[in-house]
Amino acid sequence: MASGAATLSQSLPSKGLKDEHGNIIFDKHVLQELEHIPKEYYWPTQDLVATSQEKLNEPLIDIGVMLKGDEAAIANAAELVRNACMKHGFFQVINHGVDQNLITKAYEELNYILSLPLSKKEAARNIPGTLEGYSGAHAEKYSAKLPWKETFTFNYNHHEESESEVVDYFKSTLGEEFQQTGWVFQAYCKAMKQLVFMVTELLAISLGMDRLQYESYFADGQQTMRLNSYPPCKENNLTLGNGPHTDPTSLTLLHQDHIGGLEVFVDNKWLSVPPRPDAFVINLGDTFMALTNGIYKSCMHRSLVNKEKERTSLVCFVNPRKDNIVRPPEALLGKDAPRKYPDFIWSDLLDYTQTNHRVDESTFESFFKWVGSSNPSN
Ligand SMILES: C=C1C[C@]23C[C@H]1CC[C@H]2[C@]1(C)CCC[C@@](C)(C(=O)O)[C@H]1[C@@H]3C(=O)O
Ligand SMILES: O=C(O)CCC(=O)C(=O)O
Ligand SMILES: [Fe+2]
Repeated sequence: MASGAATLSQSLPSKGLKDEHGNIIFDKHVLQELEHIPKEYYWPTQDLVATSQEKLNEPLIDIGVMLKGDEAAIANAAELVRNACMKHGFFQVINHGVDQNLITKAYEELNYILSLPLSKKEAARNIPGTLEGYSGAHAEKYSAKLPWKETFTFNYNHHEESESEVVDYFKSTLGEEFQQTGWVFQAYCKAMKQLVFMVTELLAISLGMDRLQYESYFADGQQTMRLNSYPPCKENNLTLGNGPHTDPTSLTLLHQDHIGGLEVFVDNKWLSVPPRPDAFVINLGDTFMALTNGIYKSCMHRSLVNKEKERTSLVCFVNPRKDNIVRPPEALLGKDAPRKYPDFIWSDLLDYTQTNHRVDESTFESFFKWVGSSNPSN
């Protein structure tokens, strides 16, 4: 019998890959040593289309101009944002005001949480139908095209009372000893909220609207904060950290580490987004596209997996209040601009992604077909 952990795990198909009930488990210490990965992690050829070797030419916006009252600089930034959002819904912001030490601490806590023993992480396992908690490759809800990642997800409400919401979540799901971790992410989410208001103000200006239009829309909204870890994979050409998709949410504020792997689909090509430690990626989601009556695009993106190195990212998904209606402001409508999407309630789309349709590159389209079919009167 050949020796070696990797060979041994392959010869005992379930060792370290499935639990005693035959359920798939994402044990990165086993998976990252495998010469050949389980078929459940394979993605279709069309999703694995080779990268173009080109970089996305997205604008790098000095969002700090929003605090200086320099209207000429704001107008210039708004024009850059408008052009990018009309084309692919993706830009990056610098001078964002988020303390770099806080970002560093957030990565330290991400690595601490996602390096815990599997049994500890499983204690906070995600309940299918919800977003919160720990997930290894979403094996709790999918059985094929499993993303090569593990995640830890929690919520942060924008209303003022949520001063310890994140801390309470970490203590209740992982234990009292995770209070410090909770405070780091409580502070991080608070910092994200300030960035959200700067970005939404610039987006409103870029659309020629009242500059507080979207800020008030998200003022009582909610963030879904996700910690992503993408372990290395020896067959990284067969799997993906995230398959091609648009986020069904409104805005995504993402910080990626130095490894790289995020790609955006533009002009029929996958273009890479080289990491910038001093910047936050901002990508629009389906809901924000609807809020602009389709003027701005929801960003199609995917995440490649590295052959040798683990990659991590801190992702903040911004949403309106769950019962809020998604309807573009009147200022964007007119006889020359008929409604592109019917009104919907944000939680209806969210629930659709968690119960009826796995998020992919056509979530929004299938959502409206589903709404239409389930409400023939429409
Ligand atoms: C509303 C959401 C669904 C997902 C988390 C948030 C916003 C992004 C979505 C997701 C990350 C897009 C890629 C596929 C997905 C299934 C995942 O890999 O996590 C999506 C999330 C989800 O449906 O759980
Ligand atoms: O981490 C990344 O590369 C992107 C993450 C992402 O697209 C998501 O979680 O929706
Ligand atoms: Fe995404």
